[in-house]
Amino acid sequence: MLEYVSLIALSLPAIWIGHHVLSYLISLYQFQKFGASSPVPSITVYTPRDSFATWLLSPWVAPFFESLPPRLGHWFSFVKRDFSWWKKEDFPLPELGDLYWNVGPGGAQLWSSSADINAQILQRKNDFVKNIEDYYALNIYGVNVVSTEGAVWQRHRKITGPPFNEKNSSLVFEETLSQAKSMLASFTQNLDGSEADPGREPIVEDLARWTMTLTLNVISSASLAIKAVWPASSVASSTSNLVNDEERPTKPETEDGLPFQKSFDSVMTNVRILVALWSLPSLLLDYLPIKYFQEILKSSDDFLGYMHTLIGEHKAKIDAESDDDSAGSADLLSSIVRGSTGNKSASLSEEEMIGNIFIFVLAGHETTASTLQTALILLACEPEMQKEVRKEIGAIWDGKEEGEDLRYENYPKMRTIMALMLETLRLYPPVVQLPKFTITPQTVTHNSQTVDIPANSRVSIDVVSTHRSPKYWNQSPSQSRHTFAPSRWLMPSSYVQPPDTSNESPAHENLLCPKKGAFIAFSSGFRGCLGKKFAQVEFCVVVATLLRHYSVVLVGEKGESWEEAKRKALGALDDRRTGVAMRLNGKVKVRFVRSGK
Ligand code: HEM
Repeated sequence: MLEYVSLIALSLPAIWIGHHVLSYLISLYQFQKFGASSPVPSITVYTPRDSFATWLLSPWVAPFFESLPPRLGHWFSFVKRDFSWWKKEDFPLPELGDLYWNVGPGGAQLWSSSADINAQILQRKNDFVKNIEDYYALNIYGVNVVSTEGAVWQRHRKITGPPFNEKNSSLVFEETLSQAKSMLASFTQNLDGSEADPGREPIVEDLARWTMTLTLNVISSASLAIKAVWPASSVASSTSNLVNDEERPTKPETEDGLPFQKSFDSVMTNVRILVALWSLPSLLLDYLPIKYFQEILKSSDDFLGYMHTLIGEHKAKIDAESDDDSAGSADLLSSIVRGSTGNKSASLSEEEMIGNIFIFVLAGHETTASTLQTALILLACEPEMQKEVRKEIGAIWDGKEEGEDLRYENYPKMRTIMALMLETLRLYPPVVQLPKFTITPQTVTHNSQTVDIPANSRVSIDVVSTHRSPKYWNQSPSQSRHTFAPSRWLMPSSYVQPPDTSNESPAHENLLCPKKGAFIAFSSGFRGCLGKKFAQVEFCVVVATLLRHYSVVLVGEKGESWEEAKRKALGALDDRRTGVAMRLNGKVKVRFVRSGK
């Protein structure tokens, strides 16, 4: 009897392993065969599709595989995290072309860097959907416009889309102006608050931290009508001179909680930890022994409490609005609350409102901050380009009366700054992949051939390779696809938008309109970025404010030549990894130096 029991005990693991090995091999064979039968090329990979372990460990494991002979280890370059970024110079376009299958155990994944295919995928919203399971973690505070599909998404988009209007853009302009002025002051003042002598301005060691602070503060006021105070009067010491907690805005207040701004900052800074904690069973969370995690959870509870209070206040204000006030305040939450009064089945619940505000902040602040940081470093590396930007800013100010400040009406004049933003986004997109999914079998047409896509396939748009494709971006030898050339976007006044192209900033005249699907930093079509103009206005105001009287310059190590400092800065720009958005791993030190010094 005992012998039988031990035999069964020994054979169970063997059966389990055998079953998995067999399923792996069958699936690998099936999808390899599928890849070979498709009219587009394929690459075989050997890790299971959607493997979290591969995603997590690949940055460390990849060097081992990539050191093996090409036929043995090359495939790993196609599964490592942010792979298209790492091989952006010449891969995978020359090897596989602009449409190919990545096949392996667990499924097939179609990768596109063809503008035509991208445009087809982005227009056919019912055929190429979001795989909702991938977005579950974003529902911490409530389902939202990013994490939903179909009719639910339509309801969310109908209410969350209209608040991003001209009135909100004007509010973004004003709020950014105020934040950017404080930011500049902190970049150019001594510790005692006096203006630094020209050429002796403090070193900005951590530009990312400050651009993140700015975008978080702007989104706090433009989406919630809560004004945040700039936290440092001088970056000469980023810690000693922070505004203390009593001076920080605390409205709305709740008993014994963190001030709003602190809980808001904590939630956004620790969002990845929160997402991980949120997936644990709630019983475990209640008894989590580590104080650090408990504090993060506490600030999350406080944030939620404030949001409910805020929505209550907004509702009361809107109820009290007369018909004449119907335009009301321009912050996003006011518009969402206003859009949710009336027909219950077409409106958002309080939980969904909070879910959407959270997602606006999440989707909007790191993407914009990383773009600003990258553009400022690029300008520091390219003084001639900086001169062009400053010329434009000077021309805007030349047309102003004494005492007049920048106004939203000046935004269309910021054409060179917009070209700078679009070119930065082309070469350094914060979102490197647009993932879609097929629920039923689909087809796309590529080079006059029909490509069958089975149900349950992942279909991914490779933003990096599309933005560097020689088909769309080799305009001239000085504007080759890998060259940072904002001038490629500045077209003559005779320019007419060609058919089948997209206008990336209708507020600015005569900007290049790329072929549809060739520039997708903000995605496009039905699920295109809701905050595109929000981010564009914000970017322009920050650059116009920082560079009016100052130039941004690189700060090298002692004895280092400028060329060496530039080479290092460009190297640092290349070294990035996906957080919420793609961001730099390291730091580049800069300084804002008074003009002419
Ligand atoms: C430079 C800054 C930004 C970039 C590059 C960017 C990029 C993108 C991209 C690529 C998508 C599509 C993602 C996908 O389909 O997987 C997207 C969607 C979205 N973005 Fe942005 N974004 C930026 C700023 C913002 C801002 C400031 C906000 C809000 C204040 C925002 C809110 C959203 C929302 C709500 C969606 C989802 C739309 C939907 O699914 O219907 N974004 N963004």
